[in-house]
Amino acid sequence: MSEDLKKGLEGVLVAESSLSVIDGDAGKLVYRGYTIEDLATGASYEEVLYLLWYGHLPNASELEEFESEMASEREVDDDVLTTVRAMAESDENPMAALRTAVSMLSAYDPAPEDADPTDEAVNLATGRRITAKVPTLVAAFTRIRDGEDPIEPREDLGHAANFLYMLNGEEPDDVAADVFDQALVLHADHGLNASTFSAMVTASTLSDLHSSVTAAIGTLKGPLHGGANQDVMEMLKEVDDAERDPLEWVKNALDGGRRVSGFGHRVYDVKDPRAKILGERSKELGEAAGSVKWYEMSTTIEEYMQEEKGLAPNVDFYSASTYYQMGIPIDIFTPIFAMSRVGGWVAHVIEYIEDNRLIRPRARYTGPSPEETEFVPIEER
Ligand SMILES: CC(=O)SCCNC(=O)CCNC(=O)[C@H](O)C(C)(C)COP(=O)(O)OP(=O)(O)OC[C@H]1O[C@@H](n2cnc3c(N)ncnc32)[C@H](O)[C@@H]1OP(=O)(O)O
Ligand SMILES: O=C([O-])CC(=O)C(=O)O
Repeated sequence: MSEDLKKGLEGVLVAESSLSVIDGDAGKLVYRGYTIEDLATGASYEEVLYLLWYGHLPNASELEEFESEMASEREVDDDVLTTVRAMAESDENPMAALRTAVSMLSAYDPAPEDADPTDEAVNLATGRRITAKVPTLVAAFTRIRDGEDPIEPREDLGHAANFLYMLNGEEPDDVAADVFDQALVLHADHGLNASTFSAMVTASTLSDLHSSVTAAIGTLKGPLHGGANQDVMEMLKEVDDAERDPLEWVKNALDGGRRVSGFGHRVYDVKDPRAKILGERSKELGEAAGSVKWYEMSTTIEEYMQEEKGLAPNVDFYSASTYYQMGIPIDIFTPIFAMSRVGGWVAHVIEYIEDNRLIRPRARYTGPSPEETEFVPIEER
C-alpha cells in the first residue's frame, strides 16, 4: 500500500457513483446526465429527488404519485415537536436543533427496528419520510423561536411552497415559490462533499439511515461547508450596518489571515455554476424590491477576490443574499441547505451500501514508539 498522505482526502477516489459529476475546470455540474442549468429551469425539487432516488426523471403520473406520497409524510409526531419547542425556546443553534430532531424522528419511524440496512425499498421509504419532514422541523423551530405557533403542513402545496407557507403563515407568491424551489434543486447533490461522505461513512458500518442523515447534518453545519451561507450574509450585513466599504472589510479579513466565506472550493477552480444561477436570482429579487445593493456589494467582493486571490464564489456566496431578500432569517440558511441536501445524502447512502465496503482510511503515526516511553502505573505517576 502506498504511503502517500492525502491530507483532507484531496483527489482520492473512494467510490463509484452515477448520481452527480462536477467538472471543476469548466464549472459544470450534472445530476445523472442532466445539466444543473436544465434542471434548475425545467425541473422541480420533487422531480430532482425522483431522478436521484429512482434513476430517471419521472413522467407526469409518476411525479403525481411521488408528490402526493411526499406531501402525505410531512407531519411530525407531537413528541418531536415538543422537543423542537424546548430547543427553540432555549435558543439552541438551528442546525444543532435540526440534528437532534432528525435523530429523534427515528424513534417514531415505522421502519422495522430489525430492517436490513441494505434493503433499498426500506431505505427509499425511510429517506422519503425524513426528506418530507425536515421542512416541517425547520419551519416549526423558526416560528417557535420567533414567538409564533408552528403551522401544520399542507398537502396541496409543493415541497418548496409548503415550506414557505409553514415559515411565514401565508402562501408564497409564484416568484418566491419558484426561486426557493430552484435553490432546492441547486443544492440537492454535489458528489462526495464532506456531509455526503459523512453519511456514507456512517452507512458503511451498516448503521441506519437516520444515523447517516444525523451525522451529515452535523458535518454540513461547519463554516467550511454549509455553514458558510450564514457567514456570508453576516459579513454583508456587518458591512452594510456599519456603512463600510466592502473591499476594506475584505482586505482587513484577508490581512488578518481570515477566510472570506463563500469563496474557494475543493473541486471548482472557476465560478461554481450554482453561484451563477443564484447570482441572477439575487439580482432579480433586488430589482423587484427596488434596490440591488446586496447584489452589487456581492459582485464588488467577487471581482476583488477573483483578481487579488484568484478565488471564485461557491454556491454559498449568492444563496445568502437570495434567501435574505426573500425574508428568510439568516440563521436558518444552513438548515435550508440541509432541507435540500438530505435528498443527496439518502441517494448516496442507498447507492453506496448496495455494494458496501466499510470506509476506514489510515493515519500516518507521528507519536512516540514504545522504546521512547516507559509505562508507569497510575499510583507512581
Ligand atoms: C457548500 C460548500 O461547502 S462550498 C464551501 C463553503 N465554504 C466556504 O465558503 C468557506 C471559505 N472557503 C474555504 O475555507 C475553502 O475554500 C474550502 C474549505 C471551501 C476549500 O478548501 P481546500 O480545498 O481545502 O483549500 P485550502 O483550505 O487548502 O485553501 C487553499 C488556499 O486558499 C486559501 N483560501 C481558500 N479559501 C479561501 C477563502 N475563502 N478566503 C481566503 N483564503 C482562502 C487558503 O487560505 C489557502 O491558502 P494558503 O495555501 O496560502 O494557506
Ligand atoms: O462539494 C463540496 O465540497 C461542497 C459543495 O459545494 C457542496 O456540498 O455543495
